[in-house]
Amino acid sequence: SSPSFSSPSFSSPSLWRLTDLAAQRVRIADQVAAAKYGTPSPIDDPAREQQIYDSVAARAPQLGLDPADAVRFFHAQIEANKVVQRGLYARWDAHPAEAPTTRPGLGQIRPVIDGLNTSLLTELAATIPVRAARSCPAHQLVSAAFADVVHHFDALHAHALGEATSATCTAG
Ligand SMILES: C=C(O[C@@H]1C=C(C(=O)O)C=C[C@H]1O)C(=O)O
Repeated sequence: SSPSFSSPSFSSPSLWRLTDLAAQRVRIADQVAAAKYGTPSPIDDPAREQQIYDSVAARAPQLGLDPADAVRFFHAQIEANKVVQRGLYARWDAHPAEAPTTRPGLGQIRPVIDGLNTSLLTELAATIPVRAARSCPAHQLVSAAFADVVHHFDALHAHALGEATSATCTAG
């Protein structure tokens, strides 16, 4: 189960939910990698990615979001997910004993990702002002560092979360 805090006083309250959701999305890449490893399913699925971008762009205006801004954010989420998948493949190739012994179905995982995408989109809309603020990069760094601790992230997942949150701030 995934830890979740609504408003830690020692992190930026307004970017915390968004960052925690991005961390949950980074974390689920472990299951995606386990579903694909040793199968013909490639890490990159451009058709599935395009579906996500189209859905995000279509839903953005009614949330008051610029479609291009929303798509840019989701591009970072998807690249981060693939960073984890590639990192785990390399780890499992080098250390087969660490490879997963059960293979979850992608069909069970993708609906969870869809749910995270919807929550991320909602939170993206809720954070428009803070994401445009000059203080955003500092707040985002603090929130991501906190999420690394909360989620017990190793270097691979922390790096991926850094990539996922690199598109949060819209100023500058
Ligand atoms: C997560 C998956 O792997 C990749 C990453 C995706 C994502 O982060 O949403 C989507 C498609 C794939 O390129 C998947 O295939 O579902």
